[in-house]
Amino acid sequence: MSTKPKVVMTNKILDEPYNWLKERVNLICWEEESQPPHEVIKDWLQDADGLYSTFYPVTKALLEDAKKLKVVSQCAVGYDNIDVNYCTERKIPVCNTPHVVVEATAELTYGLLICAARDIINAVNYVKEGKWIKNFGYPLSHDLHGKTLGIFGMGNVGSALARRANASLMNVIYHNRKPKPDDKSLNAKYVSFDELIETSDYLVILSPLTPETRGKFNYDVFKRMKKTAILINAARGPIVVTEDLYKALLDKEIAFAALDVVDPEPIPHNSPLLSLPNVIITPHIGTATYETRLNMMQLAAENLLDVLNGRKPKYCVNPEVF
Ligand SMILES: NC(=O)C1=CN([C@@H]2O[C@H](COP(=O)(O)OP(=O)(O)OC[C@H]3O[C@@H](n4cnc5c(N)ncnc54)[C@H](OP(=O)(O)O)[C@@H]3O)[C@@H](O)[C@H]2O)C=CC1
Ligand SMILES: O=CC(=O)O
Repeated sequence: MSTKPKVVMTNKILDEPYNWLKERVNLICWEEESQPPHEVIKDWLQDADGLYSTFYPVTKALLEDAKKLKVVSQCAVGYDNIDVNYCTERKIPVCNTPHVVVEATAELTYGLLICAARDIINAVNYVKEGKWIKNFGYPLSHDLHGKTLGIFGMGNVGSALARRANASLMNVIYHNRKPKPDDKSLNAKYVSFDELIETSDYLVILSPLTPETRGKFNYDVFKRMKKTAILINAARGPIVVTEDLYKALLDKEIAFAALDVVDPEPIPHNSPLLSLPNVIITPHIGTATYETRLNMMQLAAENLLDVLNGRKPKYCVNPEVF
C-alpha cells in the first residue's frame, strides 16, 4: 500500500508539473475530455489528502465527506468557484496562483481591446467572405491613442494592462474600492464608479467576482455608458448580467463587447449573444499560453505539496487557518 498522500486532480495538466507531482504523491486524475462528474470527484475525495483544482466547482457538498482533506490547491488566481468559508471552517487552506498569470492575461485583454477597437475579427471575415471589392469601403473603426481606458479592478492584471495602455498613448482611469498607492507610476487616475462608466471609451473589467461585484454591470450601468463605448470583460462572467448586456448591445446603448469570460461557461451554443455582430468571445483563455500555464500548474503543485509537508504555502487565500 502506498504511504504517499492521495491527491485528486480534476483535469490533466502539462506533463512536467504532472510528473513532478506524481513522483511525490499518489495522484488520481480525471483524464477525459469532459468535465469530471461531481459524484466521481466526491467519491475520490473520501480518503484524499489533497485536491488539485483546475477551476472545478469546489462546494461544501463536494467536500463534506472528504474527512481527511488537508488542502485545496487551485490552478488559477481567481477562486470564486471555491467555498472558501467552508474550507476555513474546516481549517483547510485554499491556495491559488497569483502573479504568474498577470502578463499573459494582460496580453489577451490588450488583444481583445485592439480587436474590438479596430473591428479586426469582422474585417477578417469580410475579406474571407469575398466582400473586399474596393479600398476605402470597409466601415471605420476607432483609435486607441487619445482615448480613455477605464479599468474596473486595477490590481496586478489591471496594472499590467495600464502599462500597455500608456504605451498606446491612452488616458487611463480606474476604480477600485480604494486608490492604489502606486497609481502615479502607472500614469492612471482614480475616479468614482460613476465617472468610470460615464467617461470611459473602453471599459475593462478586471476585478475578482465577489458578492459586491456580482451583477455590477447591468442595464442601468450600460445606459449610463457612452453609446460608442466598448466593454471588455476579462475577469469573470457573472460580474456582467448577460441578458442586460445582450439587450444593451441590441439597443445600441453601448457599441461593442469583447469577452474572455461569460456566464455561464461554456457559453450555450444557442446563446443570443453569439448572434450579435458587435460581440467577440474567446473561451476563457487569459492564461492559456504554454509558458504561463506551465508556471501556474507547477506553482499549484508546489502550494499543495507545501501544505501536505507541513509548510506554509507560497500563496494561500485563507491564511487564518494556520
Ligand atoms: N480571463 C482570465 O483567464 C483571467 C481572469 N482573471 C480574473 O481577474 C481577476 C483579477 O486578477 P488580479 O489582477 O491578479 O487580482 P488582484 O487581486 O491583483 O486585483 C483585483 C483588483 O480588483 C479590485 N477590487 C476588488 N473588489 C472590488 C470592488 N468591489 N470594486 C472595485 N474594485 C475591486 C481590487 O482593489 P481594491 O481591493 O482596492 O478594491 C484589486 O485592485 C481575478 O480575480 C480573476 O477573476 C485573472 C487571471 C486570468
Ligand atoms: O481565470 C483565470 C484565473 O487565473 O483566475
